[in-house]
Amino acid sequence: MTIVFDDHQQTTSPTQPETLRMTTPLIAANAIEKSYSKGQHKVPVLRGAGLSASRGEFISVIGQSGSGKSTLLHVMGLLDDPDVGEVLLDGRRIDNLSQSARDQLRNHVFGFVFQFYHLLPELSLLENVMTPLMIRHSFLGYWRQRKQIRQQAMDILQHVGLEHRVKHRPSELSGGEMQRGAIARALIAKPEILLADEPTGNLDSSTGSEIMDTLKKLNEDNQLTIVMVTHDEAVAQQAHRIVRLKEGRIANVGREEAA
Ligand SMILES: Nc1ncnc2c1ncn2[C@@H]1O[C@H](COP(=O)(O)OP(=O)(O)OP(=O)(O)O)[C@@H](O)[C@H]1O
Repeated sequence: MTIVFDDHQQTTSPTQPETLRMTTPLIAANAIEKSYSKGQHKVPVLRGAGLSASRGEFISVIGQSGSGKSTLLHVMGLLDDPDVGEVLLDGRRIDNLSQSARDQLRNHVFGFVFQFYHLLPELSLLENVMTPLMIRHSFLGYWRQRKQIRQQAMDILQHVGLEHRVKHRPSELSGGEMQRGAIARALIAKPEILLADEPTGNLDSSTGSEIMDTLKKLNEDNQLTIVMVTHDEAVAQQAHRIVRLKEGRIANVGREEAA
């Protein structure tokens, strides 16, 4: 088995903040292999891919359709199990923990943003953003803390520039507003790592730029670690570092190589 480590000393770019260089990765997926069954055949999707991010780093993962980008992101966020390989959080292995421990990590450490927002249509934007904490607390716990949770949701919505839309339902929002709402919902549980799967994939380029501005602001202001999958070179270029995936393997890493 070839272990493909994503070596920070070799892959840092001039645009990467000095503080990020040569630090232990906050999150790392090492030597990941993953296959899916197709009838009687096993189709390999990831063939020893490795990916890591330091605290406060913003990395993008780019590659052709079917190269395994989403699968790698899902493995990293404990949404999917690798067949082979390991996922480390702050240097400690997390993919082999119990189901409940992984559920806890998934809910507390990771925030997820997807291409198609997945906001609940019958709830207002504010209620959508409050939902993760409503689910996390018991009914009584939520009832006791509802004012605090509401204020937290309002603060985050203000941070992503949606304070004027809090009472709107998703159908009354633009695509960019829905995605910023989905980002706010991912952030209310105060994740350390935001995993974004094609966050601009459903948006026109100018709205996509707004979403990238929002993500970059969160990364810069809050030191939020972001791993973003995209198929768009221009979007990928805005991260500190680009990881290129080809047929389930890391093809190359580094900002300059995607130009
Ligand atoms: N749950 C699944 N069951 C079976 N096959 C799957 C599953 N998830 C992904 N695949 C297959 O694995 C391959 C890689 O999928 P993945 O979504 O990771 O690629 P991707 O690079 O993100 O592609 P895209 O850019 O099109 O989203 C694809 O051929 C896909 O059909």
